[in-house]
Amino acid sequence: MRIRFTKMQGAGNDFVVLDETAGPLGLTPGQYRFLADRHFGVGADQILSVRPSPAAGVDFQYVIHNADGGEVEQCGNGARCFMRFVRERGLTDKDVVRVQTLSGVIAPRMNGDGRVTVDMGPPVFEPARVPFDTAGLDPQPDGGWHTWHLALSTEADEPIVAVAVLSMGNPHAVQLVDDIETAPVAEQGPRIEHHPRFPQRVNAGFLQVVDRTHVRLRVFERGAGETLACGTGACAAVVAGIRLGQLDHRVDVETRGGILTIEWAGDEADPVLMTGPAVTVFAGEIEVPDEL
Ligand SMILES: N[C@H](CCC[C@H](N)C(=O)O)C(=O)O
Repeated sequence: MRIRFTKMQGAGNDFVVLDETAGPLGLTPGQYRFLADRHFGVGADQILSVRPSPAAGVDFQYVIHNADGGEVEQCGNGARCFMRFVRERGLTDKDVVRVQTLSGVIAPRMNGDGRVTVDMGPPVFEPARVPFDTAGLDPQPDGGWHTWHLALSTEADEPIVAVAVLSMGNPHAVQLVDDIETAPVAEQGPRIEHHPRFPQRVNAGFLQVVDRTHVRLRVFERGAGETLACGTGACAAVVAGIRLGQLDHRVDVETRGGILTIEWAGDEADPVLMTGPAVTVFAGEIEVPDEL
């Protein structure tokens, strides 16, 4: 099957974007993995599908697959690229669109300076909705909220990591570190991602607080590994930092791929707003093997 695609990136988190407004391509998980493959395919952290509105009051549907081929609920950097994509292809002339995702409706807005602001909706803290299995585990008070102490294995000398756990539509476990450059992302990331207390796996964030309005962040993403930036991860990290009493309500998040600005007023029902870049890199065509 020969398909057209657009390669995009948001703070270095990169995507293959597919225009499926004329109908779904019907790709398999293996074909998504092929498109994401950096040697045999196009190469991307996620594959984003743009589909027609599923309901009144919503402009588009947004379907997200990780590089491992699995469909997921939400992608923040992808949402900004989604907005640039539908504007550049003339699929809409609106400055704000409402987009249905697996985890609900989000509202990206194209700003005059070319950056995109996305209303990502409110965070979710209830463990069962993350989902996070807290059986036999007690929350550990921390700065007016709490963290959970996760044993990374049954070995006695294995580290216990204190994580803040929440969902931005997708699951996140955020730990505070002194310096992201020396944080054990490669070593602990996969173990946290696959920890048995996260039945849907989890995105593992490593957050360094520089001051109350500036943080540095690395994320080992579920289904993709460490990425240069994670939009929902930045949202989750700032919300966690605010709840732990360490951050103000508007924070610049320095990622390896660029700066994201996150705002959250602080009540559970308040939406999280994420602002950042969205760049079209190139468009192309590729022959996708049928048998994958
Ligand atoms: N790896 C994530 C999906 C992509 C999120 C990230 N690329 C973002 O910008 O939010 C997950 O499995 O939940």
